[in-house]
Amino acid sequence: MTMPEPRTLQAVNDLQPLLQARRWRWRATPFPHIVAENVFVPDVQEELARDFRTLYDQRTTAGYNTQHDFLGTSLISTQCGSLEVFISPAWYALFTRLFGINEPGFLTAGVHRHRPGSRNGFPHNDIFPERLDVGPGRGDVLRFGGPVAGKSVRAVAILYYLNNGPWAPGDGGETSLYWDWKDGVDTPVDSVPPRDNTLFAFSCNPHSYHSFRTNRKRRDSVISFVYRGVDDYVQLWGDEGLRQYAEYGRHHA
Ligand SMILES: O=C(O)CCC(=O)C(=O)O
Ligand SMILES: [Fe+2]
Repeated sequence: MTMPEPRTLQAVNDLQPLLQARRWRWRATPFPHIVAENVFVPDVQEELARDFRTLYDQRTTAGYNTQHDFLGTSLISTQCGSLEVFISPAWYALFTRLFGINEPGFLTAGVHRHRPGSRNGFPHNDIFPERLDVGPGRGDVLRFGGPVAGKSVRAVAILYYLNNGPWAPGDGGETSLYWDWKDGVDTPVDSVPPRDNTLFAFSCNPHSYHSFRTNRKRRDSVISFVYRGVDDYVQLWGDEGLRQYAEYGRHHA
Protein backbone atom coordinates (compact mmCIF):
# COMPACT_ATOMS: atom_id res chain seq x y z
CA MET A 1 0.00 0.00 0.00
CA THR A 2 1.37 3.41 -0.85
CA MET A 3 -0.07 6.34 0.98
CA PRO A 4 0.70 9.82 -0.27
CA GLU A 5 3.17 11.68 1.87
CA PRO A 6 1.31 14.08 4.11
CA ARG A 7 1.85 17.53 2.65
CA THR A 8 0.33 19.78 5.21
CA LEU A 9 0.65 17.59 8.24
CA GLN A 10 4.30 16.63 8.44
CA ALA A 11 4.27 15.90 12.12
CA VAL A 12 1.37 17.20 14.08
CA ASN A 13 2.83 19.06 17.02
CA ASP A 14 0.65 22.08 16.69
CA LEU A 15 -2.98 22.02 15.61
CA GLN A 16 -3.34 25.78 15.43
CA PRO A 17 -2.37 26.24 11.75
CA LEU A 18 -4.70 23.40 10.77
CA LEU A 19 -7.86 24.58 12.47
CA GLN A 20 -10.37 26.95 10.90
CA ALA A 21 -13.33 27.91 13.11
CA ARG A 22 -12.41 28.58 16.74
CA ARG A 23 -15.98 28.75 18.01
CA TRP A 24 -16.90 25.32 19.21
CA ARG A 25 -20.35 24.98 20.74
CA TRP A 26 -20.75 23.32 24.12
CA ARG A 27 -24.17 21.82 24.68
CA ALA A 28 -25.36 20.42 27.98
CA THR A 29 -28.31 18.29 26.90
CA PRO A 30 -28.81 15.35 27.10
CA PHE A 31 -25.15 15.04 28.16
CA PRO A 32 -22.25 17.49 27.74
CA HIS A 33 -20.86 17.49 24.22
CA ILE A 34 -19.24 19.70 21.62
CA VAL A 35 -20.35 20.34 18.06
CA ALA A 36 -17.97 22.27 15.81
CA GLU A 37 -18.39 23.14 12.15
CA ASN A 38 -15.67 24.14 9.66
CA VAL A 39 -13.12 22.45 11.88
CA PHE A 40 -10.09 22.32 9.57
CA VAL A 41 -8.90 24.89 7.03
CA PRO A 42 -10.01 23.99 3.46
CA ASP A 43 -6.61 22.59 2.31
CA VAL A 44 -6.44 20.26 5.27
CA GLN A 45 -10.08 19.26 4.93
CA GLU A 46 -9.41 18.24 1.31
CA GLU A 47 -6.26 16.39 2.22
CA LEU A 48 -8.04 14.44 4.94
CA ALA A 49 -10.84 13.46 2.55
CA ARG A 50 -8.32 12.42 -0.11
CA ASP A 51 -6.34 10.27 2.29
CA PHE A 52 -9.58 8.77 3.62
CA ARG A 53 -10.48 7.74 0.05
CA THR A 54 -7.00 6.33 -0.49
CA LEU A 55 -7.42 4.09 2.54
CA TYR A 56 -10.62 2.68 1.08
CA ASP A 57 -9.25 2.46 -2.46
CA GLN A 58 -6.02 0.75 -1.53
CA ARG A 59 -6.60 -1.06 1.66
CA THR A 60 -8.03 -4.51 1.32
CA THR A 61 -8.28 -4.92 5.06
CA ALA A 62 -11.19 -2.48 5.59
CA GLY A 63 -13.33 -5.08 7.31
CA TYR A 64 -17.09 -5.24 7.62
CA ASN A 65 -18.35 -4.75 11.17
CA THR A 66 -21.48 -6.88 11.39
CA GLN A 67 -22.65 -5.49 14.73
CA HIS A 68 -22.56 -1.90 13.52
CA ASP A 69 -22.98 -2.33 9.75
CA PHE A 70 -19.98 -0.34 8.52
CA LEU A 71 -16.73 -0.91 6.67
CA GLY A 72 -13.79 0.21 8.71
CA THR A 73 -10.23 -0.12 9.80
CA SER A 74 -7.95 1.29 12.49
CA LEU A 75 -5.59 4.13 11.73
CA ILE A 76 -1.96 3.09 11.98
CA SER A 77 0.70 5.68 12.61
CA THR A 78 2.73 6.59 9.47
CA GLN A 79 0.34 4.56 7.30
CA CYS A 80 -2.60 6.91 7.05
CA GLY A 81 -1.21 10.10 5.49
CA SER A 82 -2.75 13.26 6.89
CA LEU A 83 -5.25 11.26 9.01
CA GLU A 84 -2.28 11.01 11.39
CA VAL A 85 -3.75 14.14 13.01
CA PHE A 86 -6.37 11.91 14.68
CA ILE A 87 -3.68 9.85 16.41
CA SER A 88 -1.37 12.73 17.27
CA PRO A 89 -0.24 13.91 20.70
CA ALA A 90 -1.73 17.32 19.87
CA TRP A 91 -5.16 15.77 19.29
CA TYR A 92 -4.92 13.85 22.57
CA ALA A 93 -3.86 17.04 24.40
CA LEU A 94 -6.72 19.07 22.94
CA PHE A 95 -9.46 16.67 24.02
CA THR A 96 -8.00 15.70 27.37
CA ARG A 97 -7.83 19.40 28.22
CA LEU A 98 -11.32 20.14 26.95
CA PHE A 99 -12.86 17.31 28.95
CA GLY A 100 -10.48 17.29 31.93
CA ILE A 101 -9.10 13.78 31.46
CA ASN A 102 -5.92 12.75 33.28
CA GLU A 103 -3.00 10.68 32.08
CA PRO A 104 -2.14 7.87 31.84
CA GLY A 105 -4.27 7.02 28.89
CA PHE A 106 -4.44 5.95 25.27
CA LEU A 107 -5.55 7.29 21.91
CA THR A 108 -6.88 5.20 19.03
CA ALA A 109 -8.74 6.11 15.83
CA GLY A 110 -10.45 4.43 12.92
CA VAL A 111 -12.25 5.15 9.68
CA HIS A 112 -15.90 4.18 9.23
CA ARG A 113 -17.89 3.99 6.01
CA HIS A 114 -21.63 3.47 6.32
CA ARG A 115 -22.91 2.50 2.90
CA PRO A 116 -26.35 3.77 1.84
CA GLY A 117 -29.07 1.90 3.68
CA SER A 118 -26.93 0.97 6.68
CA ARG A 119 -29.21 0.06 9.53
CA ASN A 120 -29.84 2.11 12.66
CA GLY A 121 -27.52 1.61 15.59
CA PHE A 122 -28.89 1.55 19.14
CA PRO A 123 -28.45 3.94 22.06
CA HIS A 124 -25.27 3.02 23.94
CA ASN A 125 -22.86 4.96 26.13
CA ASP A 126 -19.44 3.67 24.90
CA ILE A 127 -18.54 2.43 28.39
CA PHE A 128 -17.05 -1.01 28.29
CA PRO A 129 -13.72 -2.21 29.64
CA GLU A 130 -11.00 -3.20 27.20
CA ARG A 131 -7.41 -4.25 27.62
CA LEU A 132 -5.26 -1.92 25.53
CA ASP A 133 -1.62 -2.40 24.91
CA VAL A 134 1.22 -0.78 23.03
CA GLY A 135 3.32 -3.77 22.00
CA PRO A 136 6.37 -3.45 19.76
CA GLY A 137 5.57 -2.59 16.16
CA ARG A 138 2.01 -1.51 16.97
CA GLY A 139 1.07 1.86 15.57
CA ASP A 140 -2.66 1.70 16.24
CA VAL A 141 -2.59 2.52 19.98
CA LEU A 142 -0.73 5.52 21.41
CA ARG A 143 -0.04 5.66 25.12
CA PHE A 144 0.39 8.86 27.13
CA GLY A 145 1.92 8.78 30.59
CA GLY A 146 2.89 5.61 32.39
CA PRO A 147 1.37 2.16 32.01
CA VAL A 148 -2.31 1.65 32.79
CA ALA A 149 -2.90 -1.07 35.35
CA GLY A 150 -5.69 -3.37 34.20
CA LYS A 151 -8.36 -2.47 31.69
CA SER A 152 -9.27 0.88 30.17
CA VAL A 153 -12.52 2.56 29.16
CA ARG A 154 -13.27 5.25 26.65
CA ALA A 155 -12.98 8.72 28.14
CA VAL A 156 -13.74 10.87 25.08
CA ALA A 157 -15.25 9.92 21.72
CA ILE A 158 -14.65 12.25 18.77
CA LEU A 159 -16.48 11.86 15.46
CA TYR A 160 -15.33 13.85 12.43
CA TYR A 161 -17.50 13.67 9.30
CA LEU A 162 -15.84 14.01 5.88
CA ASN A 163 -16.05 13.05 2.20
CA ASN A 164 -19.86 13.04 2.20
CA GLY A 165 -20.76 15.97 -0.06
CA PRO A 166 -23.79 18.13 0.66
CA TRP A 167 -26.16 16.87 3.36
CA ALA A 168 -29.89 17.60 3.58
CA PRO A 169 -32.54 16.50 6.07
CA GLY A 170 -33.74 13.06 5.01
CA ASP A 171 -30.26 11.91 3.94
CA GLY A 172 -29.84 10.34 7.39
CA GLY A 173 -26.52 9.19 8.83
CA GLU A 174 -26.80 11.52 11.82
CA THR A 175 -25.38 10.68 15.21
CA SER A 176 -28.33 11.00 17.60
CA LEU A 177 -28.33 11.67 21.34
CA TYR A 178 -30.63 10.14 23.98
CA TRP A 179 -31.52 10.39 27.65
CA ASP A 180 -31.56 6.66 28.20
CA TRP A 181 -30.62 3.37 26.55
CA LYS A 182 -34.30 2.36 26.54
CA ASP A 183 -35.26 5.32 24.33
CA GLY A 184 -36.37 4.44 20.83
CA VAL A 185 -33.62 5.03 18.30
CA ASP A 186 -36.05 7.14 16.20
CA THR A 187 -36.97 9.48 19.08
CA PRO A 188 -33.69 11.17 20.03
CA VAL A 189 -33.33 14.34 22.07
CA ASP A 190 -30.99 15.82 19.50
CA SER A 191 -29.02 14.83 16.40
CA VAL A 192 -25.77 15.89 14.79
CA PRO A 193 -25.98 15.88 10.97
CA PRO A 194 -22.89 14.39 9.31
CA ARG A 195 -21.93 17.56 7.49
CA ASP A 196 -18.42 17.57 6.05
CA ASN A 197 -15.74 19.11 8.27
CA THR A 198 -18.00 18.91 11.35
CA LEU A 199 -16.91 17.39 14.64
CA PHE A 200 -18.96 15.89 17.46
CA ALA A 201 -17.16 15.10 20.72
CA PHE A 202 -18.35 13.98 24.14
CA SER A 203 -16.91 12.55 27.28
CA CYS A 204 -18.00 8.98 27.89
CA ASN A 205 -19.96 8.37 31.05
CA PRO A 206 -23.01 6.36 32.16
CA HIS A 207 -25.31 8.91 30.49
CA SER A 208 -23.65 9.50 27.11
CA TYR A 209 -26.26 7.63 25.08
CA HIS A 210 -25.88 8.01 21.32
CA SER A 211 -26.46 6.08 18.12
CA PHE A 212 -25.79 6.04 14.40
CA ARG A 213 -28.95 6.62 12.31
CA THR A 214 -29.81 4.87 9.10
CA ASN A 215 -28.67 6.67 5.95
CA ARG A 216 -29.74 7.14 2.35
CA LYS A 217 -26.35 8.49 1.25
CA ARG A 218 -22.93 7.07 2.00
CA ARG A 219 -21.71 8.40 5.33
CA ASP A 220 -17.96 8.56 6.01
CA SER A 221 -16.40 9.48 9.34
CA VAL A 222 -13.20 9.26 11.34
CA ILE A 223 -13.72 8.28 14.95
CA SER A 224 -11.09 8.72 17.62
CA PHE A 225 -11.16 7.63 21.24
CA VAL A 226 -9.24 8.85 24.27
CA TYR A 227 -9.03 6.16 26.94
CA ARG A 228 -8.45 6.27 30.69
CA GLY A 229 -7.79 3.47 33.17
CA VAL A 230 -10.89 1.84 34.68
CA ASP A 231 -9.77 2.92 38.17
CA ASP A 232 -9.63 6.56 37.10
CA TYR A 233 -13.12 6.26 35.58
CA VAL A 234 -14.56 4.59 38.70
CA GLN A 235 -13.19 7.34 40.94
CA LEU A 236 -15.24 9.86 39.02
CA TRP A 237 -18.35 7.92 38.03
CA GLY A 238 -18.52 4.94 40.34
CA ASP A 239 -19.25 1.61 38.75
CA GLU A 240 -22.64 2.50 37.24
CA GLY A 241 -21.56 2.42 33.61
CA LEU A 242 -19.64 -0.79 34.13
CA ARG A 243 -22.61 -2.40 35.83
CA GLN A 244 -24.88 -1.34 32.99
CA TYR A 245 -22.50 -2.92 30.55
CA ALA A 246 -22.32 -6.12 32.59
CA GLU A 247 -26.10 -6.30 33.07
CA TYR A 248 -27.41 -5.24 29.69
CA GLY A 249 -24.36 -5.95 27.58
CA ARG A 250 -25.60 -3.57 24.90
CA HIS A 251 -23.42 -0.57 25.61
CA HIS A 252 -20.53 -1.79 23.59
CA ALA A 253 -19.92 -0.06 20.28
O1 LIG B 1 -21.06 6.62 13.66
C1 LIG B 1 -21.81 7.09 14.53
O2 LIG B 1 -22.65 7.96 14.29
C2 LIG B 1 -21.71 6.56 15.94
C3 LIG B 1 -20.58 5.60 16.11
C4 LIG B 1 -20.49 5.06 17.49
O3 LIG B 1 -21.30 5.32 18.32
C5 LIG B 1 -19.36 4.21 17.89
O4 LIG B 1 -18.58 3.79 17.02
O5 LIG B 1 -19.24 3.94 19.10
FE1 LIG C 1 -20.59 4.84 20.30
